[in-house]
Amino acid sequence: MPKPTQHPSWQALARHRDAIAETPIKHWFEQNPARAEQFSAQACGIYLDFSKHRINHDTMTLLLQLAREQHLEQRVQAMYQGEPINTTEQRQVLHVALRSQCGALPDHMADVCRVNEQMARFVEAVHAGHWRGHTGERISDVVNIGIGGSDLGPMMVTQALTPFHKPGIKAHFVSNVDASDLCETLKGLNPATTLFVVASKTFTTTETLTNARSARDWLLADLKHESAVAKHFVAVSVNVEKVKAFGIAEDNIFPMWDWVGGRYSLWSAIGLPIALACGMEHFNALRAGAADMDNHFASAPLEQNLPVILAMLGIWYVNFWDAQSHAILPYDHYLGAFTKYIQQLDMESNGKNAYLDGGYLEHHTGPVIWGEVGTNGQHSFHQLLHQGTRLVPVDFIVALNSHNPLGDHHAQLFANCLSQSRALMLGKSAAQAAAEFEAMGYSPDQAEQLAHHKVMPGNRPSSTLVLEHLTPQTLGALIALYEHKIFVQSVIWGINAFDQWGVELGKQLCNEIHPVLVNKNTEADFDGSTNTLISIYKHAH
Ligand SMILES: O=P(O)(O)OC[C@H]1O[C@](O)(CO)[C@@H](O)[C@@H]1O
Repeated sequence: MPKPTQHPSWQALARHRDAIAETPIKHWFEQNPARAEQFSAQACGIYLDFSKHRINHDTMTLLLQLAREQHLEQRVQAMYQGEPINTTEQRQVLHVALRSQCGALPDHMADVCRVNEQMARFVEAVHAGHWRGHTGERISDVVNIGIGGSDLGPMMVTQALTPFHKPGIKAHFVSNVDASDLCETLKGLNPATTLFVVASKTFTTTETLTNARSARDWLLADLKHESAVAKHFVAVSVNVEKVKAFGIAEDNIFPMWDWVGGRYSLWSAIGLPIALACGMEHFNALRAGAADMDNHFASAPLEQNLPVILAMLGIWYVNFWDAQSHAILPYDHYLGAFTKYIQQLDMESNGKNAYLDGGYLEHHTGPVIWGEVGTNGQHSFHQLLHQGTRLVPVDFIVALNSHNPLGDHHAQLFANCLSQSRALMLGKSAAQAAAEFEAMGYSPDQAEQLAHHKVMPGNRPSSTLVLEHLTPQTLGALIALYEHKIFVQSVIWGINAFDQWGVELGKQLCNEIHPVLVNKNTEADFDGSTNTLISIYKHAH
């Protein structure tokens, strides 16, 4: 695969950036009354306004030329056709297949439908009270034990779909190996009515297995009989043998496959807590929304292709404007965990420094993803967005309609969202700032001196994504939009978005340090800092 920096479009983009560097976005709005219309696109219940960016038509033409020169369309086909594009693990990347209609899947993927049916039967049995706990009581609480992709996806979606929750059943999520996570979650839960879902693709993740063992101890301390485990523990994993060795009955295992990346797995049985909380119909609607976006991504021209547009705008800022981070700001309380979810999706996928074909990169890749729900972020870190020294492109996400149409709240929320993107773009000039100080009673001299404290440079770019309504369908489309955006960027950068070797060394070192910590007689033989910290820990225990 060619390096992106070798393409004519890359060089042209660098020159183009210099040519437009001094043109503020607001100037383009003044020049072109149709700008908002020309720099917007919509699909799958999502309207994308990307007019408040440092772009003109030439920018988009060059960015899409770069996408073509990097063979984006062929790479998308390769993913959809099941080529092993995760080359460092020799794996296919087929999360899109999990959203397909059963009839559309090839015979060798019949397992996908079987597991869907297994999930549907199980969810129905729990909801109808046919599946009961060891003492015959109905299940009232589901505790998902998993981490990373086996936690963030189902946790984020379950929270986002709160208005669709079924009465009588509550989902909880435990991920951290810090016992406080499990202990605080179990406080107030009744073992007789609690169901644990142990979610781990590999079933080797220490945090998850440690939490699952402690959860089993908690259950058995109350229910006394080993046989209770079969009524209170189910698992989702590729590794059926390891699940059985843990003591979970084969009938209680929901299989998944190595061609689903952990952070792309909420569409598989990893989504079981979503289905238990909201019902299978809503989980299916979520998948249908994602399938809509899959179709859009595969078929829409690049000029109107939402994932491609978002991806190429990201490339523009990372590689041509030196942006180091990207803020995702959902103006929707139910999307409180969305940024955290995208953080793993993006940073674990594109936080890479090696070309697919070998060798180290000559350009930057994934930005730091961060953010918070609006309007809370406005009273926290937006100061830096407006006046800080770093460029931070922003995605604003907002729904047209609220699930809680209370008084004037939604209009205020929407107005705040629009005001932020407008303030970022417009900024405040020195003359405006001085006039404000004068209006506060300062002399013209004082006002002029103070003015620069109020000056906001403006010209700070943002996209606004408007959902008709936050429903399972639009949420599915929104998640798939980001999945594909991240994939597109990986193609442009020439990296593998589907491995995560960078997390392995820490795990290996933990396996070396942990035994030394817990064994009084073993001397630490690491670096000086680690040895000292170990000895401090040992003194305390
Ligand atoms: O589902 P598993 O195998 O427990 O892995 C959990 C998470 O750990 C990671 O491998 C990173 O350590 C993620 O990619 C994954 O989502």
